[in-house]
Amino acid sequence: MLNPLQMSSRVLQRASPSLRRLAASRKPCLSVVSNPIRTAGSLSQRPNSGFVSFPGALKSSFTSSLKFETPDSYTALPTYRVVDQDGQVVDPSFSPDIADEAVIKLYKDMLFISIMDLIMFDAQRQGRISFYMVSAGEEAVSVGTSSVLDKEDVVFCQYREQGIFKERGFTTEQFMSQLFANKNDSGRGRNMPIHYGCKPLNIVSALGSRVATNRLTLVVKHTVSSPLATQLPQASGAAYALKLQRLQDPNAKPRVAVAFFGEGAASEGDFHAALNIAATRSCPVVFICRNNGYAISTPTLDQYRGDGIASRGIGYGIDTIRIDGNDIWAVREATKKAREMALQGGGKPVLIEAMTYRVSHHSTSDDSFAYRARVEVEDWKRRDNPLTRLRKWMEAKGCWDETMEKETRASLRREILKAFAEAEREKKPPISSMFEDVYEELTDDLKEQMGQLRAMLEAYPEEYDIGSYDGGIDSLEGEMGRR
Ligand SMILES: Cc1ncc(C[n+]2csc(CCOP(=O)(O)OP(=O)(O)O)c2C)c(N)n1
Ligand SMILES: [K+]
Repeated sequence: MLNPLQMSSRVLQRASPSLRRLAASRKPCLSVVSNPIRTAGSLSQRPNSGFVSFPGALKSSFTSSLKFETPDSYTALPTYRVVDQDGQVVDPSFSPDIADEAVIKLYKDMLFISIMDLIMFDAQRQGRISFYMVSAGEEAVSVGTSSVLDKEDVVFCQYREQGIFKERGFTTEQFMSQLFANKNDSGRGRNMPIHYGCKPLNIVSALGSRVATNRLTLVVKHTVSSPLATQLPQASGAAYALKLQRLQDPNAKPRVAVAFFGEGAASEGDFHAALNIAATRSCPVVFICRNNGYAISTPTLDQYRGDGIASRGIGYGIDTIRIDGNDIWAVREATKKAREMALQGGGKPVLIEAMTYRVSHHSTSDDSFAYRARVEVEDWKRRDNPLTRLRKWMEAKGCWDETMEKETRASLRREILKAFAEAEREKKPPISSMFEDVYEELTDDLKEQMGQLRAMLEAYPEEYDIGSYDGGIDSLEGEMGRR
């Protein structure tokens, strides 16, 4: 199957002239057609009609009152929830759309992530991995959204969405191989820990695959990427490709792109570019903001002054909802609906702002008590937690109890520690792999560098743990390595 970015260019190359014209046309113009002034072929103002017909403000009416709008004129958007902090259902129309076993699976996925996070955070402290980021307190957003998406929807993550990988079937071994950068890591050990990617699970990775031009082979790896918000225009572009694919082939499976980001990332220019292009081109993309209160040390009060991120969606003409991100049922209901809306008609973007709290430090490189009080964190932990909420709901329903909780925790811990030990023992990728995936054939420069590397490793073997790399020094063997 072609990935969305490949599709967009291929579809456009092969498209008929009419499809190309359609793809290039701006969807909002379709609605403008129904504007009587516009259809009359004039953009000028109709005298005394009371309605503005400037091309940039088609829905506005004239007023003679000189009044600036202030954000305080509007009440904040409400926060949708289904279940409260105590696991009590507050939406009387709600009934679960899945059986108890499926709910338990969701809970186990959330539990898995939270236990893996604790273990790996400690592993970093012990010097066994270089870096880690936990998603404590935000497990419902990732697991909940993932559980109602189609497995072929293309997901673009930020870096705190390990729950999506888990829910889609990323294995414990895959998590550990990436974290330990061993030879089984699909990213070939080139990324910092937690920069996962998985093409078979449609969580964006290797989007460009191999593009050979003369001697240059570009392997575009799209794993989670640290530069904030870069995933957002990519998601809009992928959604546009999915839209074009369906225009060309009405039998193509309806799919959306889904992009995750934090409220801090929403201060990046890429966020605005992504929302605007998605709105103007009517791209079927669901933007999901995890608003967890902090962008490293920057609290939301210093990050923005408007009504969160949701108000910006409205500003871009995007259907938007704010939800309680600690309530997995609200997350599921909103995401299901958002996906449906994104696929209606020719497609359109939808924005979800999921309110939550970053319980832990930003990463292992951070000490959050330098900028927030311990008591604030303790208070949050006591007051609200997505795992506790779902657990209370399940206990009230009679499908979960203390014994199951203990047994599940113990067995998940065993599973993670076993994979941990195996991944830690596993060899690192061959040293030669650092020269690969850019050129189809090694250039003279690279051959020379490979030879220099080999000479250095032979001269100072005790300085490098050569035995820990797959194939040892011999992976630099042969003509190339000896030059
Ligand atoms: C373009 C860019 N600027 C700054 C950073 C440094 N940085 C890494 S994470 C982060 C905070 C992002 O916060 P948010 O998007 O709210 O996500 P969260 O970490 O809270 O999940 C910053 C500023 C970066 N990685 N990329
Ligand atoms: K944040």
